[in-house]
Amino acid sequence: MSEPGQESRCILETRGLTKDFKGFTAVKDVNLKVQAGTIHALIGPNGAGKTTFFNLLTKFLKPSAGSIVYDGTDITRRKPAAIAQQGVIRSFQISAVFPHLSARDNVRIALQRKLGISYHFWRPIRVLDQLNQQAVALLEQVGLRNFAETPAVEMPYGRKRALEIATTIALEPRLMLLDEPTQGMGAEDVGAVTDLIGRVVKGRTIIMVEHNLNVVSTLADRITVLNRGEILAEGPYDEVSRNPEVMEAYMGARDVE
Ligand SMILES: Nc1ncnc2c1ncn2[C@@H]1O[C@H](COP(=O)(O)OP(=O)(O)OP(=O)(O)O)[C@@H](O)[C@H]1O
Repeated sequence: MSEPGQESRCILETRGLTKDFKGFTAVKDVNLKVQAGTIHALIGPNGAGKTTFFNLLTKFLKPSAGSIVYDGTDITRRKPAAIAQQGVIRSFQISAVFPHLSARDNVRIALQRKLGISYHFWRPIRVLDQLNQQAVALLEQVGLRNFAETPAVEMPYGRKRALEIATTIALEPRLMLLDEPTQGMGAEDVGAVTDLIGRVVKGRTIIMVEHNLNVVSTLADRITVLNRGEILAEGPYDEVSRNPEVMEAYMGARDVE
């Protein structure tokens, strides 16, 4: 959550963002502003357009109309790799974790990627030592100190998610896009991952798609509700959750928790 007195600066803005799929409009004229240092959640019933909107932000999809402005620059026509280089990092669903490498090696690779030294294997050993120390410190931050040597594939599901958070943070994102961080989890993992996100992302800017409304109410500073590709409501959780139009849109939606 944002700290009191933190600057209120728009880091990401979409203007009239629209995506048509062969005549079907999945995202329609979306004007969204995300303030730096806040957690902004995107919610909405099935098929509301949340994933499509996310894919537009990360450039997996090209918009049919509209623009995306990141940190004052129009990035609408930039390639996904260029966006990542500017610090827009997506986590979850498209996992950045290598299953057969240990947790520590996974984090180390992310740190190396950040430093841009992936191919500089001739670097002195002390650089690698330094990376190892940083990797262990990051693992500690996400509660995985005891899993440092465990291959990702052998880790329980909730721990794997924690590792994904560590590899994302290793890239020092300026804007983190979290794609359903608690999807497929049991209640105890949901609580742990929610706590973890709240702790480690403090002060960072997050846009999060999340179905679990408890998670959203705990973490998000601001919520945008999408319905049929359009913004239906926006505001803090208490306000949005009492909005009759939002309640109506959610009625009968089977996956609302
Ligand atoms: N590649 C595509 N071609 C055609 N239609 C698509 C495509 N991708 C998404 N859609 C449609 O666009 C609409 C929005 O889908 P999207 O996956 O963005 O919604 P969502 O809010 O993420 O839904 P969910 O909560 O179920 O994941 C849906 O009706 C979907 O069928």
